[in-house]
Amino acid sequence: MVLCAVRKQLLVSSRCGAWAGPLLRKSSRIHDFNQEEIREKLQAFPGGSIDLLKQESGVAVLTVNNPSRMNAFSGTMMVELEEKVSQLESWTGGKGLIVRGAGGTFCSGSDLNAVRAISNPQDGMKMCMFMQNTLTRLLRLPLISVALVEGRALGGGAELTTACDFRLMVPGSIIQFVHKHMGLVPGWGGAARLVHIVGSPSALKLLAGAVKVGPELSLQIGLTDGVLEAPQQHKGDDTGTALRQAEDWISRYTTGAAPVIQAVKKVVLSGRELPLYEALRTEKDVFGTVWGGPANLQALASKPKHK
Ligand SMILES: CC[C@@H](C(=O)O)C(=O)SCCNC(=O)CCNC(=O)[C@H](O)C(C)(C)COP(=O)(O)OP(=O)(O)OC[C@H]1O[C@@H](n2cnc3c(N)ncnc32)[C@H](O)[C@@H]1OP(=O)(O)O
Repeated sequence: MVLCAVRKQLLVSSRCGAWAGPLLRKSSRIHDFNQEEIREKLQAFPGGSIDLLKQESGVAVLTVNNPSRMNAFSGTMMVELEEKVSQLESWTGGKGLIVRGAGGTFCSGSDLNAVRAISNPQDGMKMCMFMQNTLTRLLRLPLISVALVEGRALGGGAELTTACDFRLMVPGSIIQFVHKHMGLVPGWGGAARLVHIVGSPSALKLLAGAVKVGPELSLQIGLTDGVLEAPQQHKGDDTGTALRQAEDWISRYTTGAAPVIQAVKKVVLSGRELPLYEALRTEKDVFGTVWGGPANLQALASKPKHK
């Protein structure tokens, strides 16, 4: 089904002769469901917020903000996340995204109060489809994304980390797919993405053992792309904070013109998600959007030497 949606989107893209936007638009979602009906249901569980800060640098910071509940996702936060992803999909100057939690911890999954209230299978499935679609769109943003894990990323919070291209952890932080302990499996797409990231044997161990993954193990199995230094607050500036360290880390990939960085993400995304034949067509289309573009002409005029 995912493939069908992607293929559909790509057909549109190649007909236009150019990349037509994110692979998965709202009109070609993975699941067909009444988004408005779910949105309304989720609005009944308020609390917290999802904050988006788009910066001049082209790197946005998305903060899961519900610290009194260890940044658990209330219903309104699920709705806000979808809205913020929509805003990022149309951010032409965007290059990167850092996803983090407020108050020194990442996210403890769904708000258990909401989960208890919608524990019937029908509502659970609807919430699952809503979050799967949102997180799929998050991963498919034409931005280079990184989850900054401080404190704990549990359950749905662990799943959220897999919806980013990269993960960074601070010392002492934990990623844990606690689903088995809750009598569940991931439903926000976290299992499928985890297999892509660490391979099926490691994914099986992490899910079946509900393993607490610290930075060292995480690096070993390829779940994490970097371990930051223990955050320190220096006198009068924020250079030692985890967020600043994450901004430094991501800058090596986001330096350059936005259309070029976005094009890089698009070709990698199509290579990851599409059969080779279709990925090659997409690569050609994306190439066409940057060939002869301002960054390309400027580079040619400067007679570069890549020493
Ligand atoms: C599994 C699938 C999935 C889904 O598909 O929906 C989910 O995500 S279900 C949720 C999975 N997450 C959990 O089960 C987390 C349970 N909580 C904990 O394990 C601990 O609270 C903690 C996160 C390890 C933090 O422990 P600690 O540092 O000791 O703090 P407290 O326990 O005192 O927590 C502070 C405060 O936060 C509330 N809290 C934490 N997580 C949640 C949550 N997911 N939903 C609602 N509330 C949460 C906790 O109850 C405390 O509140 P007060 O008791 O009112 O102070």
